[in-house]
Amino acid sequence: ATPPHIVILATGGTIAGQGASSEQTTGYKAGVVGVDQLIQAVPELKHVANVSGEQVFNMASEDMSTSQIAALSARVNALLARSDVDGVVITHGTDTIEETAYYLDLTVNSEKPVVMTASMRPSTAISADGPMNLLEAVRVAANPNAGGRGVMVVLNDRIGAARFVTKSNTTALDTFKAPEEGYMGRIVGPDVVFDYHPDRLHTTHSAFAGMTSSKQPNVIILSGYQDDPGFLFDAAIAQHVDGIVFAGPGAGSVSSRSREGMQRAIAKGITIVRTSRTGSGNTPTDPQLPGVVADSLNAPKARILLLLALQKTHDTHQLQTWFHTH
Ligand SMILES: NC(=O)CC[C@H](N)C(=O)O
Repeated sequence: ATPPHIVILATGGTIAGQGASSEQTTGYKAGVVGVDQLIQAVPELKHVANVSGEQVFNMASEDMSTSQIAALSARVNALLARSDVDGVVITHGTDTIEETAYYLDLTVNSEKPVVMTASMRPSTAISADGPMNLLEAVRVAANPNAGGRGVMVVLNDRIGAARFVTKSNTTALDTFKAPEEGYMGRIVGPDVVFDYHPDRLHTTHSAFAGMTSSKQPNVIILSGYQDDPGFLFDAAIAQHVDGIVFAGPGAGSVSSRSREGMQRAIAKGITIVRTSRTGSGNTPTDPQLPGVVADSLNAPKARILLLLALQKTHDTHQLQTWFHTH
């Protein structure tokens, strides 16, 4: 059989990072090394798939914009629509990979595998994790059972679901975790082992599959804490934002000052989504609090869903349904 054709889309991050010495694992420059060099560093890829590379961006992911991830989504959809492409692997910075991964999970209109990967150590470091992560990501994308599982995030021998996985540690290699849901599978030597499918609407079943957006809504994130000031809501109103994701303490509680701020924002037609700053668990609805709840999405992922959803509706019932199903 002919090996699967996997396209590697490179966007930057530490996997393409360069330090001054092999010992430098912080303060290096992300998004330097080009896609051809990334592929050349892993000759083993040839044993797994027929790979081709494309440089989409070469940047640190904290600078990634919504228009850039929308363009990435359009590129992935165009590639996967081709009969000669079997899957896509995307290299990305770890800092916001969970946001891009979830955006793609919601907008890719294909059952073919989309696997994102990254690294925690720059390409120049001792025991750089990028080459193995790239090989394992391609192993997953080339696996015949990898389709229809939504966008996957592969690092450190684990396969995480875009919907659930989050960066949990600033510097550790095993930083990607899903505290409640765990991993959907793992890589054991040459073998890709899948355990389950995420039970959330994604890719071809998502309400946003194939969505192309010319104008992105402006959705910001505010956080709750002791003495949080209500004036941040007024700043958001003055900037004409479309939506505010509020990461409250505990189960998404809201101080009296922020509650009043929320009411002022809602009166101006701004959509409020409440989530929790705790890092895991659902944010329950509360008849005494305004806004839609984010289900178990963290604030950055809730922002991604909200900016897609607001392009279709401002109806809070519909928005709430999407937050509970995607
Ligand atoms: N480990 C990383 O990839 C972080 C590098 C950089 N801050 C980024 O997200 O692109």
